[in-house]
Amino acid sequence: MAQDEAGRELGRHERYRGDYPIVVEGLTNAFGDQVVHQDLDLKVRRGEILGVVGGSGTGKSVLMRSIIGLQHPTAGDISVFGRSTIDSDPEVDIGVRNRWGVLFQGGALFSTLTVGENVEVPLKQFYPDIEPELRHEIARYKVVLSGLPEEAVGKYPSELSGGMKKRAGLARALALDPELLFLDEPTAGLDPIGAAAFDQLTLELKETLGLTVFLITHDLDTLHEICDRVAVIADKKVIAVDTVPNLLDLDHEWIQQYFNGPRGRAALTAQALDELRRHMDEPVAAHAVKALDKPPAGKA
Ligand SMILES: Nc1ncnc2c1ncn2[C@@H]1O[C@H](COP(=O)(O)OP(=O)(O)OP(=O)(O)O)[C@@H](O)[C@H]1O
Repeated sequence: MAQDEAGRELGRHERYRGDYPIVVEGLTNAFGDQVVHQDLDLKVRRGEILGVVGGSGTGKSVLMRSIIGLQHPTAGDISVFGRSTIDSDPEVDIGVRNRWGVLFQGGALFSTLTVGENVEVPLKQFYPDIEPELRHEIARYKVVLSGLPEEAVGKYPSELSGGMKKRAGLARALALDPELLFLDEPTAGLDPIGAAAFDQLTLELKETLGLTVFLITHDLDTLHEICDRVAVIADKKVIAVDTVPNLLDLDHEWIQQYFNGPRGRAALTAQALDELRRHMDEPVAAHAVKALDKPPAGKA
């Protein structure tokens, strides 16, 4: 069972009220001689979207897998909803695991099951006594909540576009009404319009369902648009956790290259333009949008 900060066990329908639903302390992960994390610390605040960034192979997915218990760390401790997930009893763990949902890279849907059946998998696992009719109804609701048309319930993953597959994976992640949502590169492989739509969906779900979101991404637009804070993994640790504007002030080579490189600056300009467009009734904003929207001299 999950626990509140005083160590009291939470009832099945009671929400976690502590400040930090995820606390990682002194985490070390090694594969043979390869040390991926060394003494890594991270605290995720309740109700935030935390972006997790870092170069390829810095261990973002390994960190997520460690938190959800799929990767046994070499050392350190991880608490989710106030309860250590390291070496805990799988039976007792159910009270923690049914409070999170995970969207893996690529969706990880079962190809032989329809979208609706995929969403029903965790429902069957955690609530085996639910009547099939009610289970179908819950699955249908989650599919629609994830922005898919109702007809998608009966489709197989192979019949869906990349964006629809992500939404179907999200519907499954939401099956158990989680308080915590893990997203591993949700916008990878989507076109910019599909990616922006998925970002907005994530933000709406966070706000309406009161979710805490752990979001691994390389997508600078996602970081600027929807993340409350961003954790940067480098040198086997979380070297900074802060808002994007505050990270921009840090004098760290990778952070500067990432956020202040050409793609980082383009994402920043796009966000500034969006912000200005919300104030078009003010002449100074309208003027700035007009000037910034113009292509640079010499370019068509
Ligand atoms: N089960 C495993 N056995 C051996 N090595 C592993 C295992 N899982 C991950 N690794 C290694 O750990 C390192 C970190 O992998 P991880 O997938 O977490 O990186 P990442 O930051 O998510 O990268 P990317 O941005 O490319 O997805 C990689 O070098 C990977 O090869």
